[in-house]
Amino acid sequence: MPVLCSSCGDKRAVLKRPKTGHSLCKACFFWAFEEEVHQTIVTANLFKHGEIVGIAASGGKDSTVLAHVMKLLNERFNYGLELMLLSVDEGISGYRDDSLETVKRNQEQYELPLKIVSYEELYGWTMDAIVKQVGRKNKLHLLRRVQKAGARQRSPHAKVDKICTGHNADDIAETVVMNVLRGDIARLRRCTAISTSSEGEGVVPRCKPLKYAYEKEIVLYAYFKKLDYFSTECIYPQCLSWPCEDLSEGPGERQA
Ligand SMILES: Nc1ncnc2c1ncn2[C@@H]1O[C@H](COP(=O)(O)OP(=O)(O)OP(=O)(O)O)[C@@H](O)[C@H]1O
Repeated sequence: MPVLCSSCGDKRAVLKRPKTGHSLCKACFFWAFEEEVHQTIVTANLFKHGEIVGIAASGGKDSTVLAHVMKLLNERFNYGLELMLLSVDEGISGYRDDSLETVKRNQEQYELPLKIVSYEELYGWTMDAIVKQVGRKNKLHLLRRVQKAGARQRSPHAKVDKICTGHNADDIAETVVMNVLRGDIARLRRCTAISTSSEGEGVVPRCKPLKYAYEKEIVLYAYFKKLDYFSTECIYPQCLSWPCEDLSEGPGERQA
């Protein structure tokens, strides 16, 4: 006997929601997922009508789902936002060049403007060149510095009021655990914030509309919506994860 959707009681359930355990059909899962992101946005007052919002787009599942859902909610609930995709090309051949091809396709699929800024253009260094110069052993410290500079400086180039990233509940849980292990109390508090608190000069505020979305549900959403995303692991995995916390203040560098 097929299991019926516990929400509509009408259609056949296609999944058991990792977050609630409910068996849902596709349409009810889409609705529940989108509604929860909408509630996150409204409750935390993430955006104001008329703002230009850059969606940090890596081509991966999280930011692809974010772009899809932001576009959909902006239209459904009339947020009045001007959305655009923002990508950073760190200069990693065989990885970022391929993922940026996905972002370019997303740009057409979602009919959103796309701005790509490159490390080479910003700092005169590609990630490949840094690794070549300092070697894999010493790269983490230097790369963190470049990323930190990037987190501060990438925004003015795109002239947006806000940037949203695809960080999800799992990313935040992971960062909490890392900060507990490091005993970094200040960062522990900041890393769970949905928006960056300190807004220094020239620093565009960032926020995380998928803060309460489970990674498993993001994957299910992308799968059932047949979204076009890039899923290969980066060749510099420890270095490239975008920090999920506010880097604009606080204690020193992360240690590798
Ligand atoms: N090169 C990039 N250009 C623009 N935004 C990026 C880039 N890399 C990461 N981001 C942003 O930072 C978020 C976290 O990235 P990270 O690589 O740490 O996690 P992820 O789980 O692999 O994300 P995704 O599935 O979107 O690639 C992404 O969801 C995206 O919004």
